[in-house]
Amino acid sequence: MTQPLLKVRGLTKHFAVRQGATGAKSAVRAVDGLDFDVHAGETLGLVGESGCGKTTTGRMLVRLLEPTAGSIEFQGRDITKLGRRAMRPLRQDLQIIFQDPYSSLNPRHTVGKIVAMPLEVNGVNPPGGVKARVQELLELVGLNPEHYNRFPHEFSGGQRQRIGIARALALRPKLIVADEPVSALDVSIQAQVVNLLRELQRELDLAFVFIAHDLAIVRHFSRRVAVMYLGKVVEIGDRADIYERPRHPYTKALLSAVPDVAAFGEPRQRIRLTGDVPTPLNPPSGCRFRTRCWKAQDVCATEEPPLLVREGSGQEVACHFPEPVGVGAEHVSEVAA
Ligand SMILES: Nc1ncnc2c1ncn2[C@@H]1O[C@H](COP(=O)(O)OP(=O)(O)OP(=O)(O)O)[C@@H](O)[C@H]1O
Repeated sequence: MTQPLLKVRGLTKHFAVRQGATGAKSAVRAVDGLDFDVHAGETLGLVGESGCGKTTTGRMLVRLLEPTAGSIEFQGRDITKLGRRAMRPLRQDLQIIFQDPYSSLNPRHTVGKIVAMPLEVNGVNPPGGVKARVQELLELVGLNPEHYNRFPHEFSGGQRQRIGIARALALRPKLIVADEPVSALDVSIQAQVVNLLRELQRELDLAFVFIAHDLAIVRHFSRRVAVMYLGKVVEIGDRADIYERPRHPYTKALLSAVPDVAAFGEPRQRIRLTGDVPTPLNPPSGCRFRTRCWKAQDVCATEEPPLLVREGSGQEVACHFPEPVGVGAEHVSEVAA
């Protein structure tokens, strides 16, 4: 296997907060020790419920947030602690697309200025000039190149997200972190934007970390998938393993809630998780999912399960009692009942 483009080890982010009337210091353990690789040209999908740490992870990868611990290597170079100046050349290779195409574009700037901004900030002078490069980028993302003088409000939501994508592509990056890039868009537009990302990926050999809570969209776009729960990866592997042979009870529960992506078990039954997601201020001991897991036993409270490949399937799973391969969702819900 070639060297990964991105190598993440033990990545952690704790936010310091003050609580209650006394203002006692404590820490939100938003991301708590992630390990994963992304290879050139591939997509890793990051999925999980709201608050599990996806956005925090994405922002650390492009160094918009400082990690509390762990390391991020990009093309074999440790970039975890690079200062602003040292990061500058790397900004060309590492870009981010934000969720909200309304707030992420400056309403007072023309589209031309918005898309040209990364070129200007990084002092890049494209051979044919900035305007020609901007027009080329607009065309690449399916927008009219003659519209470079228009303002964001003159575009629809889907078109604005295309502007955000053109801006992210301006410096010919190798990796794009796409943080919920379509969830603010109409369902009818979502497929168009995802298809655009796929075409661009093929054309430009881009790698993506694709963050989404929508499992159907992640399946469509990602070769590999990591499932997060309360700041941890609970299962990671190839798309087919995750979607067709899920081993972690949490993955199974998530998939069972999306009938059209659950390829296992007939008839499909929804696994209803009881209880709320615990707070990352005080996560459960041992396995963090145990408070909502129908299989939990004493060991789950005392020992944190390592993320390991288990016999029978290719993905890594962090569970003391992984689901056997080939057991459908209906069996699981019987156990849960
Ligand atoms: N600046 C901050 N200070 C304190 N806590 C924070 C901060 N940013 C995020 N958090 C907390 O960290 C946890 C992870 O948040 P994050 O936004 O990364 O989750 P997410 O999976 O992206 O959720 P969503 O899909 O809702 O965006 C949440 O409990 C959140 O409240």
